[in-house]
Amino acid sequence: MSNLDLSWLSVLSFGFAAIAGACFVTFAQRWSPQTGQSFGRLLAASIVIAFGWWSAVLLSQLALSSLPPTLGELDAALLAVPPLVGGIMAALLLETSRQPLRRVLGAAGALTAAALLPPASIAQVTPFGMLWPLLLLAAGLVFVCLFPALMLISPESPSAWRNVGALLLLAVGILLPQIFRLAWWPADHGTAVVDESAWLSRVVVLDTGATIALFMLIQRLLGRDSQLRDAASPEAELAARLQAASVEKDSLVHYQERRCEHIIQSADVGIFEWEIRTGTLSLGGTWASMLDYEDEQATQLSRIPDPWRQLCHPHETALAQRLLRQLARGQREQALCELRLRSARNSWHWVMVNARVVEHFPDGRPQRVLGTLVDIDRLKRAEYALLAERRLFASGPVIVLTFEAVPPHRLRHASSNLPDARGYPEQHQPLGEPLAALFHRDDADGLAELMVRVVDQPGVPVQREVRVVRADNSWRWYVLHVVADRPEASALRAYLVDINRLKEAESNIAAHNLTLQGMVQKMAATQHFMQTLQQFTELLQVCENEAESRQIITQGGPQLFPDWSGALTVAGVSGLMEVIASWGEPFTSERTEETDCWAVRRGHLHQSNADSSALSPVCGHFGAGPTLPPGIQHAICAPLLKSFERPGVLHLIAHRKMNSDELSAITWGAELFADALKLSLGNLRLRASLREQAVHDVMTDLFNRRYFDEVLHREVSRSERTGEGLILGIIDIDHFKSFNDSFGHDAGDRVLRTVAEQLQDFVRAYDIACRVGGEELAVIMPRAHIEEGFARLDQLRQEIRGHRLTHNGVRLPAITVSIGIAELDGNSADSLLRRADAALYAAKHEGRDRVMRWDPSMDLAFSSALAQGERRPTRH
Ligand SMILES: Nc1nc2c(ncn2[C@@H]2O[C@H](COP(=O)(O)OP(=O)(O)OP(=O)(O)O)[C@@H](O)[C@H]2O)c(=O)[nH]1
Repeated sequence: MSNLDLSWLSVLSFGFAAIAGACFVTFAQRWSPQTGQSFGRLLAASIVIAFGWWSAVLLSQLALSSLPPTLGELDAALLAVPPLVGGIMAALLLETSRQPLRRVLGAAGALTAAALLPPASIAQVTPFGMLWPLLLLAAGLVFVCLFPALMLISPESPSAWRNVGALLLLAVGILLPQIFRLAWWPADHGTAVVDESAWLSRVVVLDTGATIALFMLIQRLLGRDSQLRDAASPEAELAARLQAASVEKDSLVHYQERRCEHIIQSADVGIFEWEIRTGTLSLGGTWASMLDYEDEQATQLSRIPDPWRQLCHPHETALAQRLLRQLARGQREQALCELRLRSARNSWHWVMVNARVVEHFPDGRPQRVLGTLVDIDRLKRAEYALLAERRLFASGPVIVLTFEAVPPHRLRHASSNLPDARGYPEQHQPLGEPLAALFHRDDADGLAELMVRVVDQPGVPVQREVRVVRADNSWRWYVLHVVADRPEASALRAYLVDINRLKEAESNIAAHNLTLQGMVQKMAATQHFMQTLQQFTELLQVCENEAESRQIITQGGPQLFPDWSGALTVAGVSGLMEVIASWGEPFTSERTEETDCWAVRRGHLHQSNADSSALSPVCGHFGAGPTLPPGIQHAICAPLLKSFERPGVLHLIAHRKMNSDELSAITWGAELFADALKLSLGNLRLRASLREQAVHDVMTDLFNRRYFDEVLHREVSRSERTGEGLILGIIDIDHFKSFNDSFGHDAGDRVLRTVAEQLQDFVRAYDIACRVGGEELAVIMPRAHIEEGFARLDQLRQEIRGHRLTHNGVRLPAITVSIGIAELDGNSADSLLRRADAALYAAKHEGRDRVMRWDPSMDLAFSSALAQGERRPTRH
C-alpha cells in the first residue's frame, strides 16, 4: 500500500466519518426532535465523531507507512498530545457550556485540534512507532465513543431508549463495514506490506474498509449504490482491470519469489533481510540446514534480538557488528566478509557473508539490507590445510625445486624455504638461475652426469650429497634427490633434504675417533716407552760400575727418545758438570758450570724453545746467547738431584718443531728417565762406597787386612801363573807406643796416617798398600824383584825418617820404620808372609830403622820369638 493510497483513504475516511456523524445526528434529530436543541452542539458532535474516526484511521495508516522518522518518539508523542487534549477540551466545552460564545469557541477549538493533529501524527512516526500510533488510535477510538458517552451523561440527553438506539446505530455503523469488507473488499489488500504486523494491517484495512463500507451504505440509503455495483460501468471496468493487473502482478511476484527461492535453495545459499529501522532480522534460504539446525531451532534463532552475537565466532563478532553498523549508518553500501557461525552441533562453520543495502529512505539513509550466506566451510578448511602444508614446507628441512631438464637446468620453482636455507631474504628466490649456482663449486661439477642419469631413468630418483652455498659463502650439507616424473619431461623435480646436523655429527664422530686413535697411539707409545724404560732401568740397576751404566745410557737414550739427542752430565770432583754419557748430536760442552743449568738452579725440569720467552730462558750450557743454538727447536733439562749426592742433569734437544702433546710426552718421559738414572747412579755410587768401605782401612785409607789376604793370594796365584816376580814388604813403625804414650793417641794416629800417606805415594799403580795391623803396614809389589823392592822400600824408609811432624805445636821425634821384605819363590802366600815377618823381626832385632831381606837363617830366630811371645801373630 503506497503513501498515496493512504492519503486518499485518509481523506475519504475523514469525509465519510464527517458525513456519517452528520447522518447520525440528522437521523437522531429526526427520530427524536428533543435531542437536537442546539445546532452548534450537533455540529460539534459530528466533528468530534469525524475527527476521532479519521485520526484513528490516519494514524494506523501512518504507522504502517515507510515514512522516515523526523523527530524522537517522545517529541512526537508530545506533539500529538496538544491537539488531542485540545479536541477533548473543545468537546467537553461544547457539552458543558450553554453559552453560544463558548460553544463557538469549543467548535473552533475542535476544528483547530483537527487541523493540528495530522502533522503531529505524521511527526510521531518513528522506527519504534508501533506503540504510539496504537495509543493515538486508542485516543481516536475514545473520541468515537465520546459522543455516546456525552449523550448518556448529558442532562439534555434523550431517553435511555434513544441512547441505546444511538449506540446500536453506531455499532451497526462499525460492524456493517466489516461484514461488507469480508464479502467484497480485496482480501489481500494491505496484508503484504509487513507480515509481522499483519494484524495491524487488518485493522487498517478494517478501518479503511469500514469507512468505505459506511460510505457505500450511505450511498445506498441515498439511492446511489447502483453506481458502485455496476460492473459494466467504466469505473467497474477500470476496477476489474486493476484487479486483473493486480492479480497478474501478484502472480509475477509470486513467480519471482518462487524462482528466487529455487535459486537460493539450489545454490545452497542462506539469506537474511535486515530492517534497519526496526532492527528486525529475517533469516531464510538454506542457512538453517547449512548449520544443521532443525526448523524449530531455526525459528527460535530468527526471533532472538541479536542473532549475530549468538551465532558468530567470538573472533569475528566485532567484525560482523562493525560492518553492520557501517551499513546501517550509510558508511558503506556493501559488506563482504568471512566468518564462522555456530552450528547445531556446537562446531564452527565458515560462511561468506555478502550484505548490501537494497532500500533507502527518501532522504537517502539505508532502510533495508539484504544479505547472503554462502557455505565456504570446506573451502576454508582446504585453504587452512593448504596453508598448513605450505607452512610445513616453509619451515621444514625439505626444499622443493623444479628446474628445466636441459642444461643449464634453470630453476622454475622453489619452495619458500629456499631463501632462508641460503641465508637470503624471503623474497630472494633464484628463479631462472642455473641449478649449479646453488651449490658448492666442487659439487656442481658432477651435476651434469647426475642429470643424464635422471633423464635416462624416468621415475627413478637419483641422489647425491651436495653443499648449498649461503650468502656468507659458508655452506650447509643437503641430500639432493632428483627425479624425472615421465620420459622426456621438460622439467625435473628435486628435493633438498638438510643433513647438515648429520654431517656435523659424522664430523664430530670422526674427530672423536681421531682423538681416540691418538689416545690409543699415545697409550701404546707410553706403554712402549715404559717397557723400554723398565728394561733399561733393570740394566742400570745391575751395572757394576759407572762405565757400564754410561754404556747402557748411551745405547738406551736413542731408543727412549728417538727424535732427540741427549747427554747426561754429573758434577765432577772439580765441581764442574761433566758429560758422562751422550747420544746423537753433541750439543753441550764437556764441562760446564752447575749454575749454567736452570734445571739445577730451580730443582725441577726446565724447558726452553727456539722461540723461548723470558719465562723459559735458555740454559748457559747451550752458549752465551739468549736463544738456543741454530737448528735446535726444543731443549729439556731434567735434574737428578734427590738422593744423588752430586748434581746431575739429563739434557735432551730436538731439531724438529714439536707440538704441545709431543713435548708434554717427552718431558714426562725425561722426568721418568732422570729418576731411573738418579736411582741407578745413586746405587752405583752407594755400592762403590760400600765396597770401598769393606776393603779399606778407615784411618789410613789403605786396603785393610781382609783385602790384603785376598789380594796376596790372588797375586801369588797370578805370579805363579804368569811367572812374574812378587815382593812383599812389611813395614812397622818403630817405638810407636812411645808416640802414644808421650804425645797422646791422636799424635799416634797422626803418625800412622802420615806413614800411610807416604806409603800410598810411594807405591806404583799396580802395587797394593795395606794396613795389616795396629802400626804395621804392608806393600805387595807384583812384577818386582827383590833387589828392586829392597831399594825402593829403603828409599821409603829414608823418606819417612826425613819427614818431621808437629802435633799441637809440639815437634815430634823423627819417625823411623823397620821393614822386612821377602820374595815369592814358589812358596805359598802364607809362607811369603811368614818370611817377610821374619825379615821384619830381624830388622827390629838388628836395631830398627832398616830394611832386612829374608834369608833362611831368620826363620829359627823368628820361630823362637813367636814361641816365646816376643812377636805377636798379627796376621794369623
Ligand atoms: N795411636 C795408636 N796406637 C796404636 C794403634 N794401634 C796400635 N797402637 C799402639 O802401638 C803400640 C805398639 O807397641 P809395640 O807393639 O810394643 O811396639 P813399639 O812400641 O812400636 O816398639 P817396637 O815395635 O818394638 O819398636 C801399642 O801400644 C799399641 O797400643 C793405633 O791405631 N793408634
